[in-house]
Amino acid sequence: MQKILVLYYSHKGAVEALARAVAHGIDSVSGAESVLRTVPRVSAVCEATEPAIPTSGAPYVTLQDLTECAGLALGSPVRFGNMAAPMKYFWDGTIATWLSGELIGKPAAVFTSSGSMHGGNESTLLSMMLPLFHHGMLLMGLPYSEVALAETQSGGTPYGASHIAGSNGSQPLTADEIVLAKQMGKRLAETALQLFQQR
Ligand SMILES: Cc1cc2nc3c(=O)[nH]c(=O)nc-3n(C[C@H](O)[C@H](O)[C@H](O)COP(=O)(O)O)c2cc1C
Repeated sequence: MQKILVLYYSHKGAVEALARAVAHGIDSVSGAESVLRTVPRVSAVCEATEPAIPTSGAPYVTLQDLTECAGLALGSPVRFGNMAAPMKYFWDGTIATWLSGELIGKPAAVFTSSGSMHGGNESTLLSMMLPLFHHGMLLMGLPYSEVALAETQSGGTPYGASHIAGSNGSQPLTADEIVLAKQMGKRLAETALQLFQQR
């Protein structure tokens, strides 16, 4: 069974909902299993710490999770058109993984949620790709053969799955957003299995 890491940060739950849809798509592929992980919040107050194990939701990611995965789906909310600081902070601490080249040649895909339609979905998706390129990962998007990509009235982009949560962040995922997130997970898992067999 090949593990596909679904690593996300979510403060209000929108990105977590998207992560679960991506995981659904991964788990629909025989031979692949999703592994959901998150990152702790960061604080400007150095003394403030989170418990080692989160009180709810997915466990915190470790560098071992990166070593063990055959592919990666990475999700973050839009924060001023960019990925959220806790996710950036995590990647800034992956120098040992980079030095050992453990992610080279593994496939990856990205997903996000924003408050507004044109509030930075695509720039955030692109920002999340940058550290993954440095790690040598093979970035995958969503092709327009996915009909929901042309029909969606909310989230979903060729750069990765996305969601528009609305100004108060409470809009549920639309049917098209769910389809695209699941398909992204499925395509990622299928590609990871094919690449793994060729090694
Ligand atoms: C500090 C901060 C910055 C944000 N920046 C943007 C932004 O640039 N564009 C946007 O559309 N939404 C922005 N939002 C809204 C969130 O991206 C949106 O509510 C998202 O769905 C939250 O995901 P979550 O529910 O997983 O935490 C921002 C929210 C916060 C708290």
